Amino acid sequence: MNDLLPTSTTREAASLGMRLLWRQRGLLVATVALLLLGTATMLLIPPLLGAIIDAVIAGEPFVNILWLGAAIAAAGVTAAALEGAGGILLVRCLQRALAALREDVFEAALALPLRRVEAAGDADVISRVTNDVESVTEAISGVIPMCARALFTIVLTLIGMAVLDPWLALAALIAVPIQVLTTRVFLRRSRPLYARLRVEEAERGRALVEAVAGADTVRAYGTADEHLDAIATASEIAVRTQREAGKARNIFSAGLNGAEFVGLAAVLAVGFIRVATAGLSVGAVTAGALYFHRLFNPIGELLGSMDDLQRALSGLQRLTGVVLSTGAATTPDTSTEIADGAVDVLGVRYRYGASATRDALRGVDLVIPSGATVALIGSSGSGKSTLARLIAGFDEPLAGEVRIGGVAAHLARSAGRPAALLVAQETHLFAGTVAENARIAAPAASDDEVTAALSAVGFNLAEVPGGLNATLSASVSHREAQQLALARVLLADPPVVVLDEAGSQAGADPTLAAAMRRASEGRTAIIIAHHLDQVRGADTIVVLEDGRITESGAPDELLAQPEGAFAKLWQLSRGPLG
Ligand SMILES: Nc1ncnc2c1ncn2[C@@H]1O[C@H](COP(=O)(O)OP(=O)(O)OP(=O)(O)O)[C@@H](O)[C@H]1O
Repeated sequence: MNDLLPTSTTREAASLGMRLLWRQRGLLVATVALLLLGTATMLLIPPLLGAIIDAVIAGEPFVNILWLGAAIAAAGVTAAALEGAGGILLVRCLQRALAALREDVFEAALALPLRRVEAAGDADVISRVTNDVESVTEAISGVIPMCARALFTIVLTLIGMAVLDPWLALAALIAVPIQVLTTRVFLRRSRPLYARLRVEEAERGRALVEAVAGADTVRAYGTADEHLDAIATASEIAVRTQREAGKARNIFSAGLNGAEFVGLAAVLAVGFIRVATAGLSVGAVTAGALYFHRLFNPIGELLGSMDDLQRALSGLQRLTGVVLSTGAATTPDTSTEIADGAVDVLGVRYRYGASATRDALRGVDLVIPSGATVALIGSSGSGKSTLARLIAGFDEPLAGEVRIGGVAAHLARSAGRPAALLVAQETHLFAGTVAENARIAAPAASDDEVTAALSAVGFNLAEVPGGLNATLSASVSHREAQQLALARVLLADPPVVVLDEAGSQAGADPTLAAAMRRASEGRTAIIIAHHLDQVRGADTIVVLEDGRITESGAPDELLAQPEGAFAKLWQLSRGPLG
């Protein structure tokens, strides 16, 4: 089981929602005013209908009835126009809040420390920024406007009934305890059900993503059945919870129907008594009954949408969880411009996720002067990539510090961009053209600058049909991908570059070896070397073993110590190092 990202409390989620709405308070006030006016105008209709009934009973002239009819039509048209305008403003207001929410969540998801993402699993993060954003979006654009209208209608209708005859309003209130009880029972049952459902759906997603991502391994080891079983079990658990939630919804609807029946019966019975004993007109009682009838829909809609609101709330809680885990919503931007590319690694300890049993780095100290080239060597699993990722600012160490130009590596900036760029063995290329992929590093770079950077790393544009505007295909070679990554370094021009296995083929590929040297020129370079050819030009060689530095110094110094690890390697072979 992974360490899923946290889910916030209802209060934290509500406060995030309020903060988003507060940003458009002006629009919100205008919206509420229009909706209230519209609802109030619509409520003129039942008393006007009652007045027609009384006029007919009293035998008033036909023209009076016509006037009342015209007033009803005018009230209907005005109310529809006001409510329509209010509805449009409300959707605009909510859409803006939603856009801000989406931005906050995506920003927070991208800012999550890598360790946290790895511990939670990709599927958890993906399900939050897709499913949860979706469910909150649905609620915000559909349910909330409906709820707002329903709420206004209920409150104003009850006021209207009380003005007509307080006893009628009191009779209507008999439905309230039944509705409150039904809703409370439903909320108590459904809230944990929906929260559980989200977690179970994330688990199902994780099982699926794991099987698909590892399809080759699954096929090679014939473990498809085990994976299918795991997915089936996760699905079954989620479906069982969905069924439980459906049952809770049905009981809820039955309770609401019962409340409506009891309420209408009470209004009619009290109306009958009031006409007989208190001289209330038949028209007034009709208006009262129509008011109550008007409550059916909004109350049903409001309580019925509790279901969607619940789902949206648990989605919002999971989204707030993402925002709170990075602190993106509250922490001010503390990134700092640096003066030089000196790298200081001081007493660094690092571990992958809470479930890891040992540290990947166990107290590493390394001082690299600005502009120097350091080659990291060591056997597989010794911690080279981990150290490289910390220097590139992907994550913070568990203990100790990694500084660039005196600033914590994850906050260090040069010309507004991260101070250190990492070129990993696998380069991620986005769907798009050669130029678009190169410009990720420097969006404002001209075609000439992009062409110059590509040619400096040996990327031969002349051989690519379409040149800069050629669309990258899935079959782009490893060498071309590496060259694009190195060209990005030249375009971004960071003071520090970390080449993690970027040249694993460089020993056999002089073009890539030259491209790596070109990308390291004029900046501090940390190179994870897999071939002795790559360490020859380094100022310092650092040997890592089991998460610690066991040896470091200039190549000649280390070669002068025949018992040292580096000297032995040098004597033994000039083949792969680790
Ligand atoms: N994503 C991860 N999750 C958990 N443990 C990890 C992860 N990445 C690396 N490790 C562990 O951290 C330790 C250091 O790994 P690291 O990749 O830094 O070593 P390396 O020297 O770069 O190895 P290689 O040359 O094989 O890439 C190893 O024990 C490895 O198993």
